[in-house]
Amino acid sequence: MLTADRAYHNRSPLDCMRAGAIGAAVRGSEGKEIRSTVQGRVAVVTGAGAGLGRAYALLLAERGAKVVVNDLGGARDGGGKSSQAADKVVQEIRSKNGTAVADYNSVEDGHKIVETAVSAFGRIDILINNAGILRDKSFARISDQDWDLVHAVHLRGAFKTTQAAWPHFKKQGYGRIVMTASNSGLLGNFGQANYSAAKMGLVGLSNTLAIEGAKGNIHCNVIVPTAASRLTEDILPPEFFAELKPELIAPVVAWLCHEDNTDNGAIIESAAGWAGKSYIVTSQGSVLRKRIGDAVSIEDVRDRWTDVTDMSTAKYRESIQEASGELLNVLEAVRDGPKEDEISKTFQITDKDVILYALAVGTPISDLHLLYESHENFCALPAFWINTGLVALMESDIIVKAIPGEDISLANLLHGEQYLEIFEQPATNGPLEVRCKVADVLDKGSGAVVIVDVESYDQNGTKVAFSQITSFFVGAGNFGGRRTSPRAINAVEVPKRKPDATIRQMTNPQQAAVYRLTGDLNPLHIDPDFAAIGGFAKPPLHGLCSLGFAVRHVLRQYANSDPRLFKALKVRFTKPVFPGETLQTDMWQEGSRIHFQTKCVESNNVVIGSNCNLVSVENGIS
Ligand SMILES: CCCCCCC[C@@H](O)CC(=O)SCCNC(=O)CCNC(=O)[C@H](O)C(C)(C)COP(=O)(O)OP(=O)(O)OC[C@H]1O[C@@H](n2cnc3c(N)ncnc32)[C@H](O)[C@@H]1OP(=O)(O)O
Repeated sequence: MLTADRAYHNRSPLDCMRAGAIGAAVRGSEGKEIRSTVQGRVAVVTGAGAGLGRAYALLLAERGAKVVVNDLGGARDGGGKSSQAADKVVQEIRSKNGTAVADYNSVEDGHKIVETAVSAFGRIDILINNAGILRDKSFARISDQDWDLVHAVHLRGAFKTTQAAWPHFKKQGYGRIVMTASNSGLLGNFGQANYSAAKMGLVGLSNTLAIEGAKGNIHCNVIVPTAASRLTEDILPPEFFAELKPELIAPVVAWLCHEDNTDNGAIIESAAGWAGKSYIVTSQGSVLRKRIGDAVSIEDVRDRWTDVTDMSTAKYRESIQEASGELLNVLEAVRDGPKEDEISKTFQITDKDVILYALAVGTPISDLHLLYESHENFCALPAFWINTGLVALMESDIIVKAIPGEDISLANLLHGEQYLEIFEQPATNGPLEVRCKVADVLDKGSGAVVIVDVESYDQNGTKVAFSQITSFFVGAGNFGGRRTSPRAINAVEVPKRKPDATIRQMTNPQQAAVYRLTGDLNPLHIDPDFAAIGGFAKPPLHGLCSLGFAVRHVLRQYANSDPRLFKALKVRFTKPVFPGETLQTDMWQEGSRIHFQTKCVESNNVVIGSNCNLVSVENGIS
């Protein structure tokens, strides 16, 4: 059975189209009304004479809050003063039977604003720091005054009001603060250097207040609004401007002020009836030196710059302690010195990778659970989980370094053997860390064999899979090394009797061209000249591609094509397969172990010799 929308349960089609973005269209009346939203709470809204502040004040009052409508009544650039703006909003609130008082103080005199709340209503519960001015000028033209004034209102103003409200919040064990930042701060904006800096300052202020207030039930969050307001009217195009109603943002801010909202230290962006969360992420980065005593040269930085700036596995750190902890791990690693035979890499697995792999190993459309991310049984084919380790190895030089002697050509690198064991089904979406370590190097005469153990960990640090990748370097043997290894996991012979079952499937001539898109970009499989250096008349198919076909055949025959019944396998790639050739998988069942052997029909060569363990579970192996 298919679920209509597995991954994006309860979200609108538009949300689903935003796949991956953290956010949601804000739905007006769909949800049950929150009865106690802010009833009886005392809220101070600065800059509430117009625009966003006014919308916040009106909504909070409508939901039963007692509101201090603060507005200095100044112009957009901070000049002038008037009581009219605040008075008008207070009248509006009162005309709807709401409770409000006006306050005309500058936010720089924050204590006076808070005093207004306390003397009118006896307390303060909510503080929305919304007041702001603009003094836009390109950086070269910004005067000290332009800088100081913008900072005084936005950053110092928020500091002063919050400083005055803080003791009240602490005493009563409750407080909700909203800081107003801007995409000008998060992303920068031409002509707004002063404003951008102040807005980012508010993010920093909120981050720390969230930490310091947490124990006392004081939450501080940031709203990043894009609204039609005095500040934006001549900046945004008119048709866009019309859709940026402050009323569409007010509920988001009201929810941030609500006692049921547990967010603290969040940055919430909102505009045009949409809201989303922003945060700062950091790349996995790269250690720039080998040992603890080493200096770091500019060349070290240059050589590792790709890894330093690779954001594909970037992550959010919850706290400064987490960031420091990671630093300690780095120091630990550097102290232990380099491990020339070890690497680790984190991949960001997506449903798309899983589906592409399934397609690249000939999965028919009838196996929808391998091809459709919204299928209730959607999962990856077992051999998919080998791919990450193989790609990590292909990108590193640990295998080449492990072989004695120079002149190792990658054209002579063949996938020799493969072991895989899955402990827990890894998630099809999310980070997967692979840790690869050279286990042994063998001298097979005609070639050198490098055995690499690969452990895969999910985002919780759980070891979900183990694989052993054995590569065969043709012509790199005879270096006087050992021939066998206690570390090698060996395949067993298939039974002598006739196979219990057989499945045939033709690969197509583009098979390698498609398969390489799953990650193994080895030119051996696509470039005839490169393949010729390795002694091939044409590019051979990836070993893992043939294996993907074979494992699917076994699952189809014995496990209703359910990869979750798979436990482990060991194979040897005995002969190459070429795209377009037909694979025939012969299978023998012995309890929950299925032996299989795959032949190339055209050449009659055994191309994969192996055994495969399937876990026997209820309704499992037939
Ligand atoms: C960096 C990431 C790592 C992984 C990278 C993979 C990247 C991919 O892009 C590459 C690929 O997918 S290549 C395609 C898939 N692989 C193949 O087609 C290889 C097929 N196998 C062969 O051609 C031969 O077995 C051949 C050529 C391998 C060996 O044949 P011979 O030289 O004739 O060897 P033989 O005389 O039969 O045996 C000599 C000793 O070697 C052992 N041996 C044989 N085949 C082996 C194999 N496939 N793997 C491991 N060991 C193997 C034999 O057992 C023998 O040793 P001993 O005498 O000790 O038993």
